Amino acid sequence: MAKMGDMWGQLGSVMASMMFAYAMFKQFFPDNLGDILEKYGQKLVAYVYPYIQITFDEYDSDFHRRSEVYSAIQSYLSTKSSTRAKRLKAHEVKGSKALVLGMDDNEEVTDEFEGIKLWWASKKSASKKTSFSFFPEYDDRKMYKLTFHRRHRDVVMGSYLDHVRQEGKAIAVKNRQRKLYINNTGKGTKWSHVVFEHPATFETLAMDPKEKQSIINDLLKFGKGKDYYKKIGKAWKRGYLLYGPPGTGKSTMISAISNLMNYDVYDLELTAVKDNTELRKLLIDISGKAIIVIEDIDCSLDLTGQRKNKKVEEAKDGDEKDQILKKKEEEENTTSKVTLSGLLNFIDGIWSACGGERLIVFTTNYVDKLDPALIRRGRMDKHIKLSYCCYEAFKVLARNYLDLETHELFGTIERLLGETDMTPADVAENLMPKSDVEDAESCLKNLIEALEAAKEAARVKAEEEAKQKAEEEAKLKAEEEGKLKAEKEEKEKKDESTKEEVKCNGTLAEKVKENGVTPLII
Ligand SMILES: Nc1ncnc2c1ncn2[C@@H]1O[C@H](COP(=O)(O)OP(=O)(O)OP(=O)(O)O)[C@@H](O)[C@H]1O
Ligand SMILES: [Mg+2]
Repeated sequence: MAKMGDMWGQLGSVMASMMFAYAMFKQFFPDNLGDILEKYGQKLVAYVYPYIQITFDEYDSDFHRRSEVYSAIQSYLSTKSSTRAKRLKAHEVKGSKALVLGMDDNEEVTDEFEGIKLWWASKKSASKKTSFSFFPEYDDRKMYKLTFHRRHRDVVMGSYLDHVRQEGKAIAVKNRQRKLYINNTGKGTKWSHVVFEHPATFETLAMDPKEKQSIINDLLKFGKGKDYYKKIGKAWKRGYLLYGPPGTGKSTMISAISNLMNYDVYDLELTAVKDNTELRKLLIDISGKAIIVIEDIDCSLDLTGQRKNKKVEEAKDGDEKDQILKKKEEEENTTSKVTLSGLLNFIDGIWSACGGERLIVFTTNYVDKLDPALIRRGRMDKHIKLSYCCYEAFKVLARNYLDLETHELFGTIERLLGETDMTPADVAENLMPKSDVEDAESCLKNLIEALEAAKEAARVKAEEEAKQKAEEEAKLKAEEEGKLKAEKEEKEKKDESTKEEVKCNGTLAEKVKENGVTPLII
């Protein structure tokens, strides 16, 4: 094909020379000979050369930046060339975790799409520098050339080029280094980032296997859901609420999601966001293929504003009111003014649809504390409870930490896990060998000891609680009885004094009868 291309290139040069000669000596030829030559020349070339060529330059000369299409083709061809091209070139691409292999200059690879054959060639031409320029395209022009038969024009224009672009982008995303973004107070509305390399995966995550698989399926379906979300008219995003006691794997699951989906993580610290406007600005800066995380959502958002106002209204005394208002003002100057409605807009508002393919994850230890509006389905689509370590979860940890699939002590551990609550974090800690001499069995024994201690501690705590409850009940009963007794005594006293009064009134009446005078009562 390369040779064939050269041959046709030479024919083109001959045609161009003929046109040039004609331009020079045009006064010696009939007037319309130029048009005739051009018309028939093109027809001849088209007749004998049935191929179409498209060139993709490395730099967009209009925008003076690397062309996105060129980068996508480079990634697309990296997979083809590494298996098909003979001369390869390795180069480092910014943000990519590995070296990218591409075909060397003037190398060619063949591609097939829907049964048609296409040829890609990488070209480099050093053009003469006529003026000073910062942009490399003027000195060293690199490009990809795509050649295909003209009868495939519709397929190439209709779907092949789009396929190359999409595939290329997907390959680049797969190879890129993922990042963890954080927003900090000093930076105002800006995100700063570090490379994200957390080893947690769903494989190492200890939880009920059925539930784990259902989460994986849900995520994979979401990742492939672009057309589906478009069809149902919903922004391509999904909310996950992870809740459960500390150390049950909420943060670990976020890393596992990022590793599964190849998404960047945006760890949003709400308390560092000044107000709703700043929150919106941060949202706009979030790219697609991202997980937006708000950890401990119950602590992040200060929804106590209404309560504070209530306190002000309730305060009777003027000084007290002033003090509360002053404290409130001080707090407002230092803390975030993001409101619940601001946050709801962040998740659901019109701006939240910009970018697409985003997961929003909230974590909390206290799901009951959250405003129902914040976590209703449709907003937080999937609620995942991460709980104490069950036997299935333990087996995952034993495999991860001790390379054990089974052991005679597993039975005891299963029984103990059924009887007492221990977080996966604590189980994991006990399974971790503390020295080089500690083997798997002694780690399991450590866990059994810890489980028995936890069971005993839970029993003592339950006993203490029961004792305390009984004491409180007895106290309440005694108070109740005391109250009843006091009431009874009060009543008896009252009855006594009524009797006295009646007696006294009777004596007076007798006296009036006797003397015929009305006594003076003081
Ligand atoms: N389900 C789990 N599977 C595997 N490891 C776990 C799991 N849960 C906890 N761990 C281990 O315990 C450590 C702490 O877990 P993690 O930070 O994920 O807990 P958390 O639920 O986010 O806690 P918190 O509510 O305090 O933020 C992790 O580094 C991990 O090693
Ligand atoms: Mg956590």
